[in-house]
Amino acid sequence: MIPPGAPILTADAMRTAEEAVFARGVSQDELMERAGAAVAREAVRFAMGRSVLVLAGPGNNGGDAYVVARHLREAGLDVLVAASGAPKQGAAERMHARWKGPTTSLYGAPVRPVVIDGLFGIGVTRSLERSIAAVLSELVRGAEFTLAIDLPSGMDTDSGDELGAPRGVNATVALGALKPAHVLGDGLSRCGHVLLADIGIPVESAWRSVARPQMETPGPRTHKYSRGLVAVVEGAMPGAGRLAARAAMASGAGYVMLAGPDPAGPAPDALVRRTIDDADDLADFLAGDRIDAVVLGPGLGRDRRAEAFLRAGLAVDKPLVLDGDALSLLGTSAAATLAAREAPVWITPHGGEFDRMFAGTGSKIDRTLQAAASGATVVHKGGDTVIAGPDGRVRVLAGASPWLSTAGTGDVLAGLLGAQIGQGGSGVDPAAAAVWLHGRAAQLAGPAFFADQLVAQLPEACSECL
Ligand SMILES: NC(=O)C1=CN([C@@H]2O[C@H](COP(=O)(O)OP(=O)(O)OC[C@H]3O[C@@H](n4cnc5c(N)ncnc54)[C@H](O)[C@@H]3O)[C@@H](O)[C@H]2O)[C@H](O)CC1
Ligand SMILES: [K+]
Repeated sequence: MIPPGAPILTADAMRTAEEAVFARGVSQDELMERAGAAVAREAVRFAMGRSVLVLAGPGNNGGDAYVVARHLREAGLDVLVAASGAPKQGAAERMHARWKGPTTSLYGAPVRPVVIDGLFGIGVTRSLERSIAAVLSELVRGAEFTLAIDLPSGMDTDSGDELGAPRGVNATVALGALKPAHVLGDGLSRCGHVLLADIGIPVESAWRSVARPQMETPGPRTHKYSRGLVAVVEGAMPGAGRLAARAAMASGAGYVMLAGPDPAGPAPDALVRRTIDDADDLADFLAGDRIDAVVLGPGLGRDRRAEAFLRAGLAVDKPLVLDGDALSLLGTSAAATLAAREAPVWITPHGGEFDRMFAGTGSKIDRTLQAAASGATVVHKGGDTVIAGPDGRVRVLAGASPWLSTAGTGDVLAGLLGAQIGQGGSGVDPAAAAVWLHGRAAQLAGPAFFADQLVAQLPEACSECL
C-alpha cells in the first residue's frame, strides 16, 4: 500500500525542503525529534509489547533511530540499540547522547522479534558493504516485524534500485514525503506497507502518487454526445479493439464506435460498428465532428495498411491514444513523430515498447519525463506505472495487481483512457484516472482473471469515484 495523492521528492529535493524549514528557525534537533516521534508512534502500535532491536547508523537516519529507541523505552518496551559506529556530529550525535539504554555493536546484535531499521536513509551513496547487508538481512529475517525509518537501508533513493537492502521489511515510515524508491522498481517489494509521516516540512512537488479520481454522475441535461464519443480503430486482431471499446463503454463514455476493415465479432449491441476500407476512409471517418477521442493501436497489426492507418490517426486533429502495435510502428522515430503532432496525444507503452522507442537516462521517472518532452503524455506501464506529461507533472501508481500481467489488459487501459480523454481533461489527469480505474478493477477481479473480466469490474470501480 502506498499513500494516494502524496508528493514524491528526490533526495536533493527533500534536502532543499528541509533547508527551507531550518531557514525559518526550526532546529535540526527539533526536526529529528519530530521524525523519531512519528516513527515511534507506528512502532509502538506494531510492537505490541514485544522486545525491540533498533539498528542505528552513522548519519541522520541513525539519529532518528536513537529518538525512536528513547520513545519506545519510555513507553515501557525492552529496547536494545545495535549501532554501526556512533554518530559523530550534529543532531544525530546529540540524539545519541540522549539515549540512556543498552547499546551493542551491529555485528554482535541478537535476533529480536521487532526490528527498527535506522541504519541508512536517503543518504546512501553506494552499495552496502557485504558484511553490513548480510547482518541486516539476518536480523530482519529473524524478526517477526521490521519497520524501516524513511527507507529500508540500502536503497537508491531516486531510482528505487536496491543497494543491499534486505527483503522482508514489513512497513516503512516515509518522512515528510514519498521518495521515488517508495514507488519504483525494487522499492515496491522492499518497503512493505508505506506510511507517510508529516513532520512539518512543507513540500511542493509536481510528482505525486496516483489518487482515486473524482467522476461526475450524469446530470439531467447530459446526453450521449456530451459524455464523449470514442472511436476505436480495429486492425488485424479484432479482439483487442473490441476489448478497448468495451472498456470505454464500461467506464462512462457516452458513445463508442469501432471502426476497421471488418468490425464484426461478438460485442455488445450498444457498440456501433463502422466498416473502413482504407486509410482515406479512416481519415474521413475520424475527421467527423462528433468524435471526441480516438484510440488506435490495440491489435492494429504492423503491415502496410496498419502503417497507413497510423498516419491517418496521427493526422487527425483530435485527442489520440496510441497503444500496442502503433507504438511498435513508431519505433525509434517516436519522439520526432509525436513532436510533429499538434493535437494532444497519449501513449501507453510497457517497458519493452518504451525501450524500443526512447533512449533516456536515469530513473524510470526521469526517462518517462524525457519521453514526454516530445509533447505526448506518456503512460509507462509496469508494476510501477509512471505517467509523465510534457508540463513536467508526474503521477505514479505503484503495486497494482500482478494478475494484470495477462493478454488484453493493455487494450482495456487504452479504451479506459479513450473514455477519459473523450470527456475532456488534458495531460496526466485523465491518464491517472484511467490507471486508477484499471488498478481498482483488477483488485476487484481478484486472482487469475482475464481481460474480459477486468472490463466487467469497471462499473464497480467507477462507482467508487462518484
Ligand atoms: N527528510 C528530512 O528532511 C529529514 C530526514 N531525516 C533523516 O535523515 C536521513 C538522511 O540522513 P543523512 O545523514 O543525509 O544520510 P543517512 O543517515 O541515510 O546516511 C548517511 C551516512 O551513511 C554513510 N553512507 C552512505 N552510504 C553508505 C554505504 N553504502 N555504506 C556505508 N556507509 C554509507 C554516509 O557517508 C553517511 O555517514 C533521512 O533518511 C531521515 O531518516 C531527519 O532526521 C529528519 C528530517
Ligand atoms: K532505514
